[in-house]
Amino acid sequence: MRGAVLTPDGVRAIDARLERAGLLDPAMEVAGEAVARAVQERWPTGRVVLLAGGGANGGDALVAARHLLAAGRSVTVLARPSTHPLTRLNRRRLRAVRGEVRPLTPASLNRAARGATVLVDGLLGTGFRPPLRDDLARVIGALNARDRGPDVLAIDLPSGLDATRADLPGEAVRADVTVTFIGPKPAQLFGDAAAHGETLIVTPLPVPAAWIEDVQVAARPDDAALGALLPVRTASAHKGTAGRVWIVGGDPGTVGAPALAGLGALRTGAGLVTVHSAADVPLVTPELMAQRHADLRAFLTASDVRPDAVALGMGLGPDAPALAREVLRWTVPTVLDADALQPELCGHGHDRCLWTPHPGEAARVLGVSTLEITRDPLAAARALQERLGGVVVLKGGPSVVARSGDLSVSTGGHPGMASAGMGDTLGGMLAALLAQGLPAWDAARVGVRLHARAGERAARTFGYGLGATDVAHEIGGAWADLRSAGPRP
Ligand SMILES: NC(=O)C1=CN([C@@H]2O[C@H](COP(=O)(O)OP(=O)(O)OC[C@H]3O[C@@H](n4cnc5c(N)ncnc54)[C@H](OP(=O)(O)O)[C@@H]3O)[C@@H](O)[C@H]2O)[C@@H](O)CC1
Ligand SMILES: Nc1ncnc2c1ncn2[C@@H]1O[C@H](COP(=O)(O)OP(=O)(O)O)[C@@H](O)[C@H]1O
Repeated sequence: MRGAVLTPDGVRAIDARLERAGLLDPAMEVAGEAVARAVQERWPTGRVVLLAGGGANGGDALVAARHLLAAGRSVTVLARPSTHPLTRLNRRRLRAVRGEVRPLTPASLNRAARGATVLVDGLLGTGFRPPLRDDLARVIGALNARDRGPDVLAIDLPSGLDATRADLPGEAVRADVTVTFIGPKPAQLFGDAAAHGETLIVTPLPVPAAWIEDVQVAARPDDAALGALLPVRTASAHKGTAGRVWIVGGDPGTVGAPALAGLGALRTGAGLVTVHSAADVPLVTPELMAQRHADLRAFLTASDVRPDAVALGMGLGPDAPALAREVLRWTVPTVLDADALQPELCGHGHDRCLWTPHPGEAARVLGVSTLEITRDPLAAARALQERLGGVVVLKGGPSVVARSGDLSVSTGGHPGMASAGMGDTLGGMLAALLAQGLPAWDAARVGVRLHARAGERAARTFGYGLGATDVAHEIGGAWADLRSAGPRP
């Protein structure tokens, strides 16, 4: 997947500029042609049924039908009435090449679908506003009711999804493939909505890049751009210059968490990693240094040694906010995770803080339900950053990175990563990148992708039984993957 993340408002703003430039018609032509191409590539034989709604999404379907007819394909077009001028124009163009257009009803859909190879859903795109009207809900219900019917290709967005939301507003088309334009919409990245379109093809339209940058809600940097951010170690480096990381975490019962963070930091290139804990941390990784403190807070208060970066909160227990306040006074680059993600720390951070909540922790910080976080992760990440300052990573599949006025989405990873300790490892990795001199924004974006890439690699061996240590052992390979995607340092 490539491209910026767009909302319907962004699409409308681009459409308005295209319209003023007289370029909306060519853009619809490119969009429809891309749909026809996707049909030809994936379903090269058999009859194609195209469903056209009244808006521009329907216009794209009519253009696609014309291109498929020209390629010699057998097509059936079922359409709803339209007042959209370009859609009406493309209906006339289709008729001019002998393309027949019949009215769309649940009954006509059922008849047409019999024996067809693929159904193209051009009913509703980014112009849809829930709730879905009953007449269309019946059509979408009929489309979804097929047990062993034709595959479904959705144009831009499966009909019935609200492009801005990760949850389902009601009945929505379940698509096998979606051809979306310019960039994915939030509904195609997150939650149940994203699961409604299995394969996503992002198709560029002839639109100036600056127009897209003006309206994108979030960026999605590719591996080449992220790989270029990775730190480079000089030949004369020694462990004291490669980044000294402190992990402050662990309480009786949760001592694995800081050990995993330490492993993540080591594998991400930190030269010296020390775990400071109130409990005995198992030295599963002998390269780690572990210091147990009878009074951890007194140690942190009295210490005049400063590491290059700190990761604090993993399994740390109820004292985490008080301990975090001590460390935040040092103003060294600090990752705040797990037990340190508390509302009482709002206002105590600084610009070099990197906060890493999962949706449950995010809900706790913002005082809302987890559902409110997962329904709109982009808005949630923005709200968390405003509350906490610095840089926020809202973790998930995908994760969102936020700094003041800026959002970045990191896709990839593997569902097997939904297992305990995965976030602890990430926290250590981020601290290692901070300790090697990366600004928090860069450390977050490249660190999250590195972690996801390591998860993808580990999944090849371990599938869904992924453990956090399996992922940590793939960090080196993931590093090489990202590095080779970008320009040579
Ligand atoms: N720049 C780009 O990316 C480009 C994008 N392009 C394409 O444009 C698409 C956006 O087109 P759009 O703005 O015309 O809206 P669209 O999705 O067709 O929906 C409007 C239709 O939905 C209907 N409708 C609405 N709410 C409803 C409800 N609750 N329940 C039922 N019906 C409801 C509404 O009906 P009405 O209310 O008018 O009766 C109207 O018929 C975009 O997704 C992409 O495919 C390309 O062509 C070119 C460049
Ligand atoms: N389905 C998924 N796809 C991709 N990444 C995932 C998925 N589920 C979890 N992850 C990643 O795994 C990590 C889980 O973090 P977290 O919930 O804090 O784990 P823990 O608290 O057990 O350490 C996050 O970085 C998240 O992005």
